[in-house]
Formats: sequence, structure tokens, C-alpha cells
Amino acid sequence: MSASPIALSLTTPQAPGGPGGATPPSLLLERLLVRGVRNVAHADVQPAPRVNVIWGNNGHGKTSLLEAIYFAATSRSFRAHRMGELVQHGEKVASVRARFVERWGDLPPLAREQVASIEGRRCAVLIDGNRPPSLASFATRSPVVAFHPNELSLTTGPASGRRTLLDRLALFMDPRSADHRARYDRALRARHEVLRRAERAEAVGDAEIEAFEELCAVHGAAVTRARAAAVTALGPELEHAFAHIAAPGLSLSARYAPGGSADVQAAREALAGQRRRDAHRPSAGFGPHRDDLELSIDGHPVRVVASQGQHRALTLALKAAETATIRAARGVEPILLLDDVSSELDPDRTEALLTFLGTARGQVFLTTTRRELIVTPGVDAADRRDFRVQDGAVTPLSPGERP
Ligand SMILES: Nc1ncnc2c1ncn2[C@@H]1O[C@H](COP(=O)(O)OP(=O)(O)OP(=O)(O)O)[C@@H](O)[C@H]1O
Repeated sequence: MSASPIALSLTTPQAPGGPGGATPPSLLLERLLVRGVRNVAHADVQPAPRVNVIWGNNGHGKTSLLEAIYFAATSRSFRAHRMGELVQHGEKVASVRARFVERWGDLPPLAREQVASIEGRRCAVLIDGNRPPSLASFATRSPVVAFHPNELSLTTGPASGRRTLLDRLALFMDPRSADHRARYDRALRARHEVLRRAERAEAVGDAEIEAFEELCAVHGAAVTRARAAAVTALGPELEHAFAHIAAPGLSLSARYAPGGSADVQAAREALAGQRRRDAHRPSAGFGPHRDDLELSIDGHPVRVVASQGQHRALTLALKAAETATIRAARGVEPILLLDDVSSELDPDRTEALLTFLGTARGQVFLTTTRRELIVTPGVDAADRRDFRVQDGAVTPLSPGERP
């Protein structure tokens, strides 16, 4: 198959005081030690500050390496349903140790070591040897944005994917939102259980139902407010990114479609009024677990009017907008993790994505099976490093080894 090289229009950031002013604050992963993450039994990686190309054949561990970076930064995975999936078969523990450095112009760099590990179902995290106050505070320290092929269904798939996107943004804009979300989910499940017991004529007091509804109303309203703020911040970034990536002249709009209410009293009343019906449904008919992010092109829902190419462009625009929104909220360039983007996209769209993401000026990790396609003409040799992944072993390649 013949394919044109993907020109990554990245540049090496200017030194402080150079053209364009001070270096933008950025986050760098300087070193990564991986133990027992999927098929990567052991890896010691020292990435370049700008572009890192992770190259290898299918099924050799490229995505697992990206997943390890994501895990060290967020304590989560971008693809696992259960975190235990990351633990290498036959092992008990998976762990990743990462040295992150924040650079803020002329100020001395801020370095820290983050460790994330899983043992059984337990996930533990440390920052410089200390437990952070919460997983949310851990996840916001080192912002990363991952883009992997599954996300190509972000605009066509279920609303849960879009809610997850909003929650990631909300986390950076208001770290307490993650706690509200967790408490809301627990209260919602508990209310449902109580309603079912009541339906089976078991003795359930109104006070018990009201207590759970109160928790649903309070934490649900907080989730609704946080997601509404996330959509307000995301909207303009998304329009800008879409205009850049898709054909010009199309107007894109994003609207928050809440399934609940930001008003606690209104939420209380809605839940109380739906008890009988909710007992027979898989979940409550009211609340932020029913939220969606509605996207439309020229006033028509994207589900109905968008072509396949436009869906892809829109997904890329969502990731670019996520990056910009997190950058604005956190104040540093997020690290970008791009998994096998080129295999799913036509060359024009891929180039558009990479051109757009190139303006982000942060550290980039990307996986590919075709290393010869990734060309980075604006990047100094010292700012790019390529790694080969074979049977879970990660080896740096010298620049001379480039095809
Ligand atoms: N818990 C696990 N323990 C050991 N191996 C695993 C585990 N989970 C997945 N694997 C295997 O790890 C290998 C690497 O998977 P990975 O998705 O990282 O490959 P990849 O190089 O990104 O492939 P592709 O290019 O097809 O996306 C696969 O062969 C997979 O079956």
C-alpha cells in the first residue's frame, strides 16, 4: 500500500524571551518505569521533550505503553473496563513510576515522581512518596489527553462517552466534581435498590427513600452545574477546532442536554414524583446519568446529517477542544497520547489532526505501525525519539536508525 508521509507540523518551542515571548508552561514526562502492565513486563523509557514515536507491529504492546503513561498521570486507563485488566497475566501487581517536570518560563522546573499501582482491585497512587488527598487531586496534577481509535464512535455512540468527556473537563475546572459524581452514582444505586424492595412489599420507610433522594438531588445538581460549565468552556474551542479540521463554512454547535437539574429542590421533587415508575425501570428517569452533549451542524443533529468523514472530523475536533479546555483550566500544555490515529483516518484528516494538534506545543506520544510515515521537519533531532516495541520490550532507536 502506498501512503504519503504524515507531516507533523510541530516545532521545537522557543527558549524564554525568544520570538513569540516566553516558552508556554508545559508538562514533560522525563522518565517512565513500567512493571507488569499487560504484555510490557518491564520498560525504562526516557522520552524526548517534543515527539515520541512508538513503533511496532500489531499486538506488540504500543498501546499498553501509552496506557502506562495515562495510568501514571491519571490512575485510570483509557480503554480498560476494569483496572485489573492492566495487570500482566500471571502477575499480582502492575506499577508505573513516572517523573514529570513542569516548566514555567524562567522559573526553576518543578519535578515530581508519580507512582500508580494496581494489586487485585486496589489502585494506589503516590506523589513524591506521599498519598495525595484524593484520586481527583492526583489526576489533575499531570494533564494528559489520549486519543485512541475507540473514540471514533464518540459522536455516533452512546451518550456515556460524551458524559465521560464532560467529566474529564469538569475535573480540571472543578476537582470536587469527581467526588460529587461518585457520591451521586452511589446514592442513585442505593435509591434504586430501596425502591425495588418497596415494590416487593418489603418494609421500607419513606425516610430511607427520602435520604437517598436528598443525596441524589444535592450531588446530582453539583454534577449538572459542573458539566454545564464544562460545555460552556468547550463550545467555543470546539467550533474553532471544527472549522480548522472540517471543510470551512459549516457551523457546529454544542449544547448541554441535562437529564437532571442544577436546582436541588427541583431535583428532589422530580425524584419523589417518579418513584413508582423508577422502580420498574433499569435506572431513574431523571438525573445527570441521562445527560448528553448534543452536537449539531448548521442546526441539524450530527447523528442525522453528518457524513462519516464529518463524524471523524468532529471527533478530532472534540479531542483538540478537550486539549485546549484543559490547557486553559490547568495552565499547562497537556501531554498528548495518540494511539494509532493514522490507521483509522484518511491521510487528509490525519494530517489535519496532526497540524491542529501541532499548535498545542506540548509533548506528544504517538503509536504507529508505519514509522516511515511520521515526519517531523520542524522538530530538532534532540527533541524527537523513536522507540521500537516488540513482544512487550521497548527499545530506543538512534536517529540514524530512522528509515
Ligand atoms: N493483562 C495482560 N497480560 C498480558 N498480555 C496482555 C494483557 N492484556 C493484553 N495483553 C496482550 O498484550 C498485547 C499488546 O497489546 P497492545 O494493545 O498494547 O498492542 P499494540 O501494539 O497497541 O497493537 P495494535 O497495533 O494492534 O493496536 C496483545 O497481544 C494483548 O493480547
